[in-house]
Amino acid sequence: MNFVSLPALQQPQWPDRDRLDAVARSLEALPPLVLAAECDQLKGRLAAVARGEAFLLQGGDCAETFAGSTADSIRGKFQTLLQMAVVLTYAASVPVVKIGRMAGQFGKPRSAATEVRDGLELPVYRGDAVNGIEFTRADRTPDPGRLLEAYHCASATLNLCRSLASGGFADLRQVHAWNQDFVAGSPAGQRYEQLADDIERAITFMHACGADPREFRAVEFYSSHEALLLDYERPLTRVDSRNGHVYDLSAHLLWIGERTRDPRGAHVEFASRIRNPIAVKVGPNATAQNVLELAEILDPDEEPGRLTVTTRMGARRIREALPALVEKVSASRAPVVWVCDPMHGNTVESASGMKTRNFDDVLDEVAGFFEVHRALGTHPGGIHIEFTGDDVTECVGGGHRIAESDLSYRYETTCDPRLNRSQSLDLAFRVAGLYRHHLSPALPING
Ligand SMILES: O=C[C@H](O)[C@H](O)COP(=O)(O)O
Ligand SMILES: C=C(OP(=O)(O)O)C(=O)O
Repeated sequence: MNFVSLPALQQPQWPDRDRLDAVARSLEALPPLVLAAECDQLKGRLAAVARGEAFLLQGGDCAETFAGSTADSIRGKFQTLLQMAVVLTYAASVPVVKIGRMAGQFGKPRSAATEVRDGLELPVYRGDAVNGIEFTRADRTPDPGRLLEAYHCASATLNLCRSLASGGFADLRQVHAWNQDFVAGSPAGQRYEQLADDIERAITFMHACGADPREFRAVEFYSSHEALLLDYERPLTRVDSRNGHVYDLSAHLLWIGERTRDPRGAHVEFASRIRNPIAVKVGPNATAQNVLELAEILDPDEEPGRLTVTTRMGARRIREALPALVEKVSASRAPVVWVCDPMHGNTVESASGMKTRNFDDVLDEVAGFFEVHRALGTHPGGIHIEFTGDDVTECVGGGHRIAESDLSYRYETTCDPRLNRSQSLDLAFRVAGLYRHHLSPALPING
């Protein structure tokens, strides 16, 4: 299906067009990864977020890798998302819509097209779906065959996530078990244990009152990634036999990045033609007019749950840059979901030249997001973060007070720094406090 005519930014320079065409045909022949009906269901859940009745938790890797598509790594991310969701649901008393940045996040937009080391210039790493991270000409040359490998890794990831979501692992009665490998040394893990005790008591109480324990057995989990590589997204775009509508069935939700959100570019054109829920990332230089124009193109029917605006302003800019957007877009009555990505506006370089993010900046941006929405009477709809279930040392600060000098200890990301599990849980507790305070300002933010 080829319905994109406008220029596309951030696309790889594939050296072999015939091979690319063959890969596209293979992808077209493969089964979809998700169902259109599931995308509609997610849209319904996001409509509840837009109405202020639920909260979105979206997160996962900055860049998934083929080598990292292992059971342990996938389970670790799923478990972290689950624990964060439980903290938010219980401590903030709000239904949480859970979306993984998983099962397709294999392509990355980059600031520069090439990288130079010791005088040698090679294409920049654009994610495992495009090229390899090793600094060799062979690895860095884009290979269309990687799109197929991305599909198979996404398929395996989603398969495991679906099993984890419904096969007993996510049963709320396992709330303690999710923490077992983690609790001892981590302040956030210990705090989580207390919360798990409370939940266990509440479940026992409800059971005693006659509630059906099967109610707690499964969770709804949705997948998402940036719809960046159009050579991957197009062949996975299908016509729904129920109604003839077009969906990109590579994931439930697709987002458009800050670098490719030009209303006259191919990514927005593509997203305007599919019926999935769509998110668009918006940085500190976006004007209300930019967002309104995107809303008009992407959600002309003002369908609740269709459009999420994910702001990533940076802690220092959010309080000045966000209010005008929220005010004007709300006045237009476009029913958008407002989400805060506190990662992408807070990337800094450490003294040793590594990309990092300070946990306090992440927290401060989320706090600013809540302050702005509180002042305007609008709903702070959710957070979008980059995390992993592993004990990496990529972001500084948090409960374990990771210092810049610790970064090299376990710095494993192939692109941007992620929160580790402890920092993610810590963030969930802080967000729950902010949410409670948002609803009842008499309650303390850190309670
Ligand atoms: O994840 C976001 C972008 O892909 C990333 O920040 C780009 O990084 P770069 O500026 O090193 O290219
Ligand atoms: C590239 C990303 O973000 P942004 O478009 O906001 O820079 C991302 O989320 O991976």
